[in-house]
Amino acid sequence: MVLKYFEIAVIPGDGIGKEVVPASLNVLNTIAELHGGLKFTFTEFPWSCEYYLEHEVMMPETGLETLKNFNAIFLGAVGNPDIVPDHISLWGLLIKIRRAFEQTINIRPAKYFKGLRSPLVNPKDFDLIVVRENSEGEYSEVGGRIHSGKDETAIQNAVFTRKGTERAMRYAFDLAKQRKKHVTSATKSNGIVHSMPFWDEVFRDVQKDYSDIGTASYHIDALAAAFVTKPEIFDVIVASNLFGDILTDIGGAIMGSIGIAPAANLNVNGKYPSMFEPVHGSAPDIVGKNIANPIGQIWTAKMMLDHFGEVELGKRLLEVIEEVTEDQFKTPDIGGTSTTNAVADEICARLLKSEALSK
Ligand SMILES: NC(=O)C1=CN([C@@H]2O[C@H](COP(=O)(O)OP(=O)(O)OC[C@H]3O[C@@H](n4cnc5c(N)ncnc54)[C@H](O)[C@@H]3O)[C@@H](O)[C@H]2O)C=CC1
Ligand SMILES: CC(=O)C(=O)O
Ligand SMILES: [K+]
Ligand SMILES: [Mn+2]
Repeated sequence: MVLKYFEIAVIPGDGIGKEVVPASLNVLNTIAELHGGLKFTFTEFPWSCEYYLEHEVMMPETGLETLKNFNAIFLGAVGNPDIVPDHISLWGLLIKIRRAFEQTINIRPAKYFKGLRSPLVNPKDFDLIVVRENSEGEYSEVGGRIHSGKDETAIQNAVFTRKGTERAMRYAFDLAKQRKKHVTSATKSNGIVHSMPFWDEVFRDVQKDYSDIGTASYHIDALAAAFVTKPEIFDVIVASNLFGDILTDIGGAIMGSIGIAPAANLNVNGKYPSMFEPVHGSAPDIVGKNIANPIGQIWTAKMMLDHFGEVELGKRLLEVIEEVTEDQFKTPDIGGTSTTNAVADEICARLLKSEALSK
C-alpha cells in the first residue's frame, strides 16, 4: 500500500544533465521499492537551450504556474554556450525558478568521501556545509549598459537586504545547532566598502541570538585558501550568492571532483516547491560519452529525501554511494573507468540487497 506520494517535476536541462538525471531517477525508483510505502511520479519537462532555439524562451510562459503544483523540482544543469549565451539560458530557467519560487537558501555540503582520492595531499576528515544566499547579492539585475565604443560602460549593482542577509545567517545558525555548533561568515569588508561591512554588522547582530554557537569571520580570499589547506576546521559557512557559488566548486574539488557535489535550493516559507540540483553545470566537454559522474545528482536526490522527511532513507543512500565508490565503481573524473550508468546501476543493485526499510 502506498502511504506517501511525491510528485516530482524533472528538468534534465542541458549537456550531462540529460545523462545524470535519468540515471538518478532509476535510483529514486529503487529507493521507493526498498521503502515499500513510498511512490514518486516523475513529470519531465524539455526546457533547455535546445528548447530555446525552437521557442525563443527557456520555458513557456505558463512554466512557473505548471511547476508550482509539484512537491519538488529535480534539475540537472542548464547551459549550452555554443548555442545560447549563458546569461540568457541561466536567467531564463535556473535563476528564474530560484527567484520566483523564493528559493532563498542554497545549501551545499562537502565532506571527506570514502573511496575517493582528494587532491589534497593529506586530507583530514572534513564535513562542512555552505549556506549560500540564493536570491540577491551579486547576482542582481540591477544595473545596465550605456554608451558605445571607447565610452562603453557597464554597471552591475549588488543588492544586500537586511531581510535576505539575516535569513541566510539565521538558517546557518539554526543548522549549526544540529551539527558542530560553529558558523563561519564569508566576508570581504576590506575591499567592498558598503555591502560587506553591512554583511558583517548583520552577522554580529544575528550572532547575539545564538550564544551557544561559535563563530568566525574570514575574508573570502583567505577562506578559499583555507578550504584547500584546512577544510576540517569548518562546520557551517554562510556566504553571499557569488562567494557561496565559488566556495562550493572548491568544496566539490577537495572531495575529489565537482561531479560529486550536491545542492538544494530551498523555499523556506513553504509557499513553493524547492529545487534539487547538483553543484556542477552541463559539462559540455564530456557530454555524450556516458562518463559524467552521477554522484552529484544522486546525492542531490538524497537531499530531496531529507527534505521530504525521509532521513533514514537518505542516510542509507549516501552510505551506499560511498560503498560503491570505495569498491571502485568510479567514473574517470575520480580515477575510475566506469560509465555513468554502471555507477548508478551498482548503487541500485546494492540498495536492493540492503535490508528493507519499510515498517
Ligand atoms: N546550476 C547550473 O545549472 C549550472 C550551470 N552551469 C553552466 O554549465 C555550462 C558549463 O559550465 P562550466 O563552467 O564548464 O562548469 P561545469 O560544472 O559544467 O564543468 C566544469 C568542469 O567539471 C567537469 N564536470 C562537471 N560535472 C561533472 C560530472 N558530473 N562528472 C564529471 N565531470 C564533471 C566538467 O567536465 C568540466 O571540466 C555553462 O553553460 C554554465 O553556465 C554552470 C554551473 C552551474
Ligand atoms: C550558476 C551556478 O554556477 C550555480 O548556481 O552554482
Ligand atoms: K546544476
Ligand atoms: Mn556554480
